Amino acid sequence: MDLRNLSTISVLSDAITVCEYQGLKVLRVSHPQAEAAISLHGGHLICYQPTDEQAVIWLSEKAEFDHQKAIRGGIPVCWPWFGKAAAPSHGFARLSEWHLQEHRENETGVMISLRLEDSDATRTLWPHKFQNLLTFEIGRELRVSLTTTNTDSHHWSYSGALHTYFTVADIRDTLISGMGKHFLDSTQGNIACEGEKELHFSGETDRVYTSPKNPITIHDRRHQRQVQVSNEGHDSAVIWNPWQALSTSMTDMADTSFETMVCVEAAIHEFPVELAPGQSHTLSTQVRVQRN
Ligand SMILES: O=P(O)(O)OC[C@H]1O[C@H](O)[C@H](O)[C@@H](O)[C@@H]1O
Repeated sequence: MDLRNLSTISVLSDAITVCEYQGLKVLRVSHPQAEAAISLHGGHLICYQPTDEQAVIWLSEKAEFDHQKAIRGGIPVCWPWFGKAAAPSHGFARLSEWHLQEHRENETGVMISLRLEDSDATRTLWPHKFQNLLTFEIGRELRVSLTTTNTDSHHWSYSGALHTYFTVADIRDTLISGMGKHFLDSTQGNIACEGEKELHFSGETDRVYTSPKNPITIHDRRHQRQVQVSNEGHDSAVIWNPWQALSTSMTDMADTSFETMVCVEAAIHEFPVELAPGQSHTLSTQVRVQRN
C-alpha cells in the first residue's frame, strides 16, 4: 500500500492524519522514525516501516477493504476467541469499528490508542460487557498492546491473538527460532508434536507452539535482517504460512504471495484468560528489526 494514495480527511497532529481508503477510515502516521497506517475498521495496523528499513508488516496486494470483512495482512486483532471456536472466525473485534481514544508524539515516535466496547451487536455474538484498549507505540520499534477489562457484573473468559503478518524476502530462505519445540499441528488435526529448535518452511505450516520463548526471531536471510518478536500476556505462539494451494483458494491473496509472508502470532490459545468484574489483562507484541 502506498500511503501517499490515501486521501486526507483531517490533520490530527504533525505526525498523524485521518485519511480515507476505499471507504475505510485510516490513521496515517508519518514520523521521522517510522511510517505506519491503522484502519479503524478492525483496529487493524496495516503498514509499519521504520525509516531506512524495508516494510516489516505484510499486507496482501489483494486485501479487501470492506466493513464486512477482515483485512488480509497487517495485525488482525482476534478477539474474544481464536479461530473457529465460534462464529465469526477469530471473533468480532477484527470486524468492528474502533474509536480513537488518545494520541501523543515526541521525537522517539507516536502513541495511538483505540477503544472498542460492547454494543447490542457484540452482545448478540458474545453476551458480556467489556472494554478493549488497543495501544500502538510506533517508532524504531513497534509495540502493540491489547488491554481487556471486564466491565460486566459477572466473570467471563476470552482467548484471541495479535495475528501479525510479517514481510519476508523469500519464505524458502527464512527460518524461525525461539518458538520452543512443542506444538499442536493444525494441519494434522491438532496432534501434539515435538519439532526442532529452528523452523524451516517447505509447505503449509499452521502450528500452535505451546512453550514459546522471548524473543521469537524471524531470520530473513535474503533481506539480511532478523525480526525479533517479544510477546507478553500470551500462552502460545501461532506460526502460519498457507503455502501455494491455500493461497490460491483465498480471494484476498495472490497465488504466490505466500512466498513473502509469515505470521507469528501472540496467542491466548491454551488457557483462556478469566476476568472478574473490574479486572484487566494485557496481551502485547513488540517488534524490533536487527540488521545482520
Ligand atoms: O483466514 P483467517 O480467518 O484470517 O485465518 C487465517 C489463519 O489464522 C491462524 O493463523 C490460524 O492458525 C490458521 O488456521 C488460519 O488459517
